[in-house]
Formats: sequence, C-alpha cells, structure tokens
Amino acid sequence: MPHFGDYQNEIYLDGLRDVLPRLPVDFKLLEQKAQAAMPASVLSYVQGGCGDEFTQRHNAEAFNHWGLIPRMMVDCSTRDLSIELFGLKLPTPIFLSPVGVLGICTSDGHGDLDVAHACSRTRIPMVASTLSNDLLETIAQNLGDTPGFFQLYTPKDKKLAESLVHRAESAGFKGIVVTLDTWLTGWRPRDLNAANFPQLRGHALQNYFTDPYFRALLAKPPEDDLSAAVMQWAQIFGKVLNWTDLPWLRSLTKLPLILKGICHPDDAKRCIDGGVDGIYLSNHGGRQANGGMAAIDMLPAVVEASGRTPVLFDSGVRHGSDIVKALALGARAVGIGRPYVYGLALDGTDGVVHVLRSLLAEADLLMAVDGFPTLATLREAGVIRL
Ligand SMILES: Cc1cc2nc3c(=O)[nH]c(=O)nc-3n(C[C@H](O)[C@H](O)[C@H](O)COP(=O)(O)O)c2cc1C
Ligand SMILES: O=C(O)C(=O)c1ccccc1
Repeated sequence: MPHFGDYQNEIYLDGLRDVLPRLPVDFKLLEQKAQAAMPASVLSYVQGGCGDEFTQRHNAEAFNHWGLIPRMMVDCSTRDLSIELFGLKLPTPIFLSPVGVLGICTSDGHGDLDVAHACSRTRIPMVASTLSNDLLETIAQNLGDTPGFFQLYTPKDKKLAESLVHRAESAGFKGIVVTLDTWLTGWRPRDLNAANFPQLRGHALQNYFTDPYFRALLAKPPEDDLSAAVMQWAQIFGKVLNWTDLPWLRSLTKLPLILKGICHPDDAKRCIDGGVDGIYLSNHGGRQANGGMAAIDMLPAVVEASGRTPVLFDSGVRHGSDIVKALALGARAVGIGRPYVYGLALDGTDGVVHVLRSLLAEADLLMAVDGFPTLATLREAGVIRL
C-alpha cells in the first residue's frame, strides 16, 4: 500500500536526475516565494489579517507549545490516516478550507477550478466558498469522485440563502458549512492602507450574479451595470445571525450542516442541541478579530463539549506536525488555508497538489517515527501542553 510519506522518496530519487521539487516543501520558503510572485493587492488580501495580526501569528506559533511523545518498538510499517466524516470514507484527515478569492490567485481567473482539479486528483475534499469566480455548479462538476462541501455566507435575503443552498444540493455537494464569523469584515490594516477589497471590484461574486433571487433585486442585470450589482451585493452580503435563526438554518437542508467559526465550548453545545451535524472550530485565520486565543488552544474544550459530534478544525496549520497535533487533540479533520492558496498562486493545480502532498508526507512520516500506526492510537496518546 502506498503511503503519503512516499513523496519523500519521489523527491530524493528525482534529485538523482538533478530534478528539484518545483516548489519548496516547507511553509516558510513557500510563503517567501509567493510573496515575491503574487501581485501586491492579491498578496495583501491573502496574507493579511486583523489588527497587528497577533492572533494570526499566534494561531501558527501556538502549535509549538503542544508536544508529542514518541513511542518506540511499535510496528508502524503501515499507517492508516483515513477517516469517516458524515458517512463518507476519506483517505486523509485533511480538507481545503473555504477561500473566497481563489479566482484572482491565478492569471486566468479560474483558481477555483484549479483547486477543484487538485481535489479530484488527491481525493481531498474542498469546502467551496460562496465567493467564487467559477460557479458552484462548475466547481462541483470538476471535483471528479471527490466529495465537496459548500460554504454559505448567509445573505440578508432568506430566499437568496435558500436558493444558494438548494443550488449546492442539486450540484452534488455533500454538506453545507455556514460561516458565522463574517457577517461583516474585520479591521484589516494591510487592505485598508491600500484601499483594497477585491469583492468591491466585482471579484468572486458569480454565484450571486447568476442567482435568480439576486438578479430580481437589480434594476439592470450585472452584465449591464456591474457597479450597481456590486453595491447590491455589499448591501445584502451578511445577515446578523442569532440563536433564534438556528432552526431556520437547520431547516435549509437535509445534508449535513456544519457551523464554522465556533470557538467556545458552550456555543458548540448549543449548536449540537440545535441539530447541527458538525462543529467547525476556526477563528478565520485571524482575519476577522485580533486579540483572540490561538485556535489550537481552544480545541480540547470544544472537542470535549462536542461529544460524538465531529469537530473540524482550521487556523494556523502550516506543517504536517500541526495536522498530527490537531488530530491528537481530537479534531476529526483538519483544514488547510493559506498554504494551499500560495501553492495555487505559484503553480496552479500542481502547486496545490504539491502543498497537500508535502503536508501529508510530513504527517505520515511523523506518525511512523513516533509510533502511531492509526489515528486512534494517536488520539489515545494525545499531546502534552509544554
Ligand atoms: C484569502 C482568504 C479568503 C477566505 N475566504 C473565506 C471564505 O470565503 N469563507 C470562509 O468561511 N472562510 C474564508 N477564509 C478563512 C479560511 O476558511 C480559514 O478559516 C483560514 O484561512 C484559516 O487560517 P490559516 O489560513 O491561517 O490557516 C478565507 C481565508 C483566506 C486566507
Ligand atoms: O476574506 C475573508 O476572509 C472572507 O471570508 C470575507 C468574505 C467576504 C467579505 C469579507 C471577508
């Protein structure tokens, strides 16, 4: 059985023919390369976060105060990193977090499809954002046999929300992820200093522009008056949700419903009481609020509060070891954010595949060396807070 760690052999063997990996295998060099290559406005939007970006940095750094203790003399000649999620059997415990501006990360504007192709090749699911250049239907068609999830930004107009969810269901997505932490945009100095907000320039709004309920709100179609359509989008984008909306959210779909942005154990419990199928712990990579705790430090309490309900996790995952630690702390699946966006910007589908394979190779080899043949043994061993 091939292992994810085999990517290492592939790289060393290529080296014998003087072939080097097209992109760095580690986040630090990858980000440096992306920084040099990406247009300034796209880089600012992708790389930036809120305030002085303390929370964003802390998300990544906080993994360092969790430590694994290796176990020896365990037969780890085969490893199994597969998971079960909402009845789906997946070969890896990772997924691609929703990112709303994938289109502008590639010169042809079709970054969403490049990412879908990477998912199709790796069988790693993507959570497709409401904000995309390519239509959600087209993204779904390009996923091959790999399951996908649709991320909903709940608009003020309930009919539009319902329409987007029904479109996602018809397109074949396997679950609906509702993001709770972004009904408005947090204070992002990098973008503010450059007066840079891609959506207001008409990027990533195609799911709205094609929706009959959105179009019905416009005097003229987006093809005839783009700026009026964009302003209508800005008006309608974010509904302020509260707990009384949960029955309505639940009623939107029979698909698994996952709420993203949960950080407090009491909120997790309330979601579960309201019939939610998955808790998605995330602080949006520090893009929405500065001054918060690192996401990984909130994981143990949220996992405990969630009981048997699966907890998805993202924010700050940069290395294979971060994935392993989040799994050891009880995450069912771990979301990759900025790293795959840099891979996309640098080398399209191949770049995304390379980033995912590198992360999985490191995770797999770490489990092999540390004596964890399965995720169950890892979870049982846990990690120690240093
Ligand atoms: C450029 C960018 C756009 C994003 N767009 C969305 C989005 O459309 N919907 C959403 O729920 N989260 C969005 N996120 C948040 C990610 O889903 C994820 O929570 C975050 O990237 C995790 O942090 P990390 O990238 O630092 O690991 C976005 C993140 C980035 C970097
Ligand atoms: O940039 C983001 O993180 C994001 O998800 C978003 C989407 C729409 C409006 C503001 C922020």
